[in-house]
Amino acid sequence: MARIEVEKIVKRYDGVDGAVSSRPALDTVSLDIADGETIAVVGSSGCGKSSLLKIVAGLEQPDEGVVRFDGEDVTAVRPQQRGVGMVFQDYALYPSMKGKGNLSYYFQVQGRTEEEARARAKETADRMGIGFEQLLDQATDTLSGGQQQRVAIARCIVREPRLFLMDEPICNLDAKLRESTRVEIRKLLRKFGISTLYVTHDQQEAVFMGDRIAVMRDGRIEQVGTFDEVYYSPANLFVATFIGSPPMAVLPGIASGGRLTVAGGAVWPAPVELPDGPVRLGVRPESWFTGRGDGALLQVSHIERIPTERAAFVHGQVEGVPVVVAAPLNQPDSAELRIMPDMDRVYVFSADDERPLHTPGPLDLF
Ligand SMILES: Nc1ncnc2c1ncn2[C@@H]1O[C@H](COP(=O)(O)OP(=O)(O)OP(=O)(O)O)[C@@H](O)[C@H]1O
Repeated sequence: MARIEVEKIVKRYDGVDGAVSSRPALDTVSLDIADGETIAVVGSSGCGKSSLLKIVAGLEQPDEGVVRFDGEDVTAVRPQQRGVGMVFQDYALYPSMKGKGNLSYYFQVQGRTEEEARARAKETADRMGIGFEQLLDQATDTLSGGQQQRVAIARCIVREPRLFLMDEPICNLDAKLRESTRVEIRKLLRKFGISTLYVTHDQQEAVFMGDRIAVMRDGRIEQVGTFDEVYYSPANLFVATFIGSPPMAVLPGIASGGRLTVAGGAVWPAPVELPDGPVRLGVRPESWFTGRGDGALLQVSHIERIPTERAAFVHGQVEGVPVVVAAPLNQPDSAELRIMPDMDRVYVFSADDERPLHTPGPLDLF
């Protein structure tokens, strides 16, 4: 286990013609992982998640910046010497070997006795929990994707890594298996308490896996925080719309004299004192009231009913802006709906630079 510090990392790759790309893949990225903490790194394709992971692993060298493990500068240390366990989307197990062989191979390569290798594999299997030992007697190419991923994790754990690096470990699994495997991985991470960097493009997975979430865009980290921090106090409009599913609606508006006039002409009280001028009003699906006379007019496109949640999402547009409204499961079908935000739960952003002018802060659930 270790505390990991990534400080002001810059990484540029050579372009197709050999010229160094003008836009760095990582642009002054800093991140701290506390001992035993899981940080989920999330962002769209190409934002630099894998590059960050590879630099922490030592598989890529940064152009600038430092990586430290427990205060020690490891930037120039080779990957094999960093004590890092890596789990990727393609399981990279040795296919002809049984699970057991995959666990003990490392010790054999290191010239340890067969007895020790067997003992360490057994100990890890016990720690992995019920049913795991049976998997080890099967050839890995006969295991399901989820089972192979568990063996891949065990293969890392057996080496007692200081840090886990996971790059989209479950994205190749079908939806049902993804759900159960992510629960399993999360349990294992909590149980072993190994510091982990977990990369995913799926914000719901990031929220589920991470003690904290690092939201990336175009080679930069936009915000690092707990779910409550990134959801209720986002650093900017990008983070606000990236985290949350379905996403927040963003309506252009004008603040004036303590009131907000939004697209379609609805006038609502401003949630706080705002400078007069154009703003953007952010409203999450759960923060709309329906059927209010002073509301904006939602042109409904379709209703998505989710029986397990006893809820529905009404999808539509207000003056061309996509809006999703959480409603009861028995929400009647209609072509239009009057909607009004709970003004205590809205977000207001600067119209110029995405900065938050007001965020609602965490919900008081209890
Ligand atoms: N070896 C490389 N050579 C040149 N460019 C690269 C190389 N690896 C990554 N890049 C570029 O660097 C940027 C960041 O890539 P990276 O793979 O880190 O992003 P990512 O967020 O992990 O994307 P994805 O989710 O699609 O895997 C991209 O523009 C990518 O094309």
